Amino acid sequence: MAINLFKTVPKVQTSITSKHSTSLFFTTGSSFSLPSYPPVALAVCSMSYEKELAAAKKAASLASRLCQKVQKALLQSDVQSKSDRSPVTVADYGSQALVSFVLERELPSEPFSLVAEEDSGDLRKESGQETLHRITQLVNETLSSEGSYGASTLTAEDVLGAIDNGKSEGGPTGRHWVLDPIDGTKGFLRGDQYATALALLDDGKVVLGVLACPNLPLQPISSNNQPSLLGDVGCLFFSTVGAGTYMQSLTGSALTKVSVSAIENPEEASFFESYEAAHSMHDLTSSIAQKLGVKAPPVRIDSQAKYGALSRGDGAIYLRFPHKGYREKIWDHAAGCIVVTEAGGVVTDAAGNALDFSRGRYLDLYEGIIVTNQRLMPSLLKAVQEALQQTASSTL
Ligand SMILES: Nc1ncnc2c1ncn2[C@@H]1O[C@H](COP(=O)(O)O)[C@@H](OP(=O)(O)O)[C@H]1O
Ligand SMILES: [Mg+2]
Ligand SMILES: [Mg+2]
Ligand SMILES: [Mg+2]
Repeated sequence: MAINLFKTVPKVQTSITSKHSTSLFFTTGSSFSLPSYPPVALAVCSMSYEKELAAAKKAASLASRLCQKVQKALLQSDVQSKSDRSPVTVADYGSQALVSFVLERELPSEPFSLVAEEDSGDLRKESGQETLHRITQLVNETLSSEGSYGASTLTAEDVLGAIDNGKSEGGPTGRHWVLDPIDGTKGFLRGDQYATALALLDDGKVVLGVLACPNLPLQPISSNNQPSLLGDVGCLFFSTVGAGTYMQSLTGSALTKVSVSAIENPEEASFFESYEAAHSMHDLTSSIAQKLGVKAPPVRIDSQAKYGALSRGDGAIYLRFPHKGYREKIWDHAAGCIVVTEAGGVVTDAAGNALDFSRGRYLDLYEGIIVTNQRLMPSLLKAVQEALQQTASSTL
């Protein structure tokens, strides 16, 4: 039996297409301690990306504030269906517009290139005008609640422009921001996990990542947890290359350096995977886990919150095996990848190759994505290859 993690907000209706989503609350105040992780006084940032990290944290935090507001009051009219039939909400669009606006404002001396999931096509149509109006309102309300942009009021045209900044193709040279304004839109609509995921590529390598996970408990999650005992939610993970991974609450308190699980015995390990069987083959991952000797049931949650949870040692493995024909996008993994690797983990495809974020908007990889610590990776790779061979021979 799989563990399907806890509702953190009331269920919302999803039967009719509509829009809206996420945000982190990043206010100051409430203090609490996190005894499960070693506290540190200050995050050590790679000097060269300090400004970019501050801007990214601010952008993701504001985006999360918008998303939280929307998730709490989700209306049916707030969700639309994209041409690939995946859902998109006013919060996906609003989050993308906000992050784009904040990064440009905070880093005025840098060339701005953004590779992001959403585009403004549907919002420019007659049928999108009401939604566009709602997004513009949400973005302006969120900016004014933050207070540092004075009387900045964006027009609907500004919002469209900010969203369309995300059309960059990325690639192997120069700096490119990579954004998933709401990763796990289906989880967002269900009232479950979602994340705002922002990364920076520098000459094709991920050098910075921020993951805002408004519904992720601050306490560790695992197959054994009782959701009712998990307490406060809202985590912000961030990493810069060579400087480790840190987590703080979305209220800005309790900064801690995190590291992946040190488990070496697969019998003690638990693994994460997508809640949605359409996004990853649960039967294949179950066969991999069995071959490896994992005893615990899978922990199924949406979004890159899985990478965040893994980076602080909740569970030891993340397995993702999309169905044939699906191509992964860079914004679904860039931030999560650096958050886990800077916490001491390893992220590869099913052949053990590192993920290559330098080839544009898509990730080309072999079969699937596997994530674990350095000790477990060799036996995990062996189990993955055995399970894949078995599947291939059974379909001959
Ligand atoms: N058929 C498919 N196979 C694999 N991933 C898919 C998919 N359809 C959508 N996705 C991706 O899975 C992401 C969510 O991952 P997870 O299952 O870990 O929550 C989605 O991100 P968005 O919600 O940003 O669109 C989307 O990019
Ligand atoms: Mg999507
Ligand atoms: Mg996504
Ligand atoms: Mg998304």
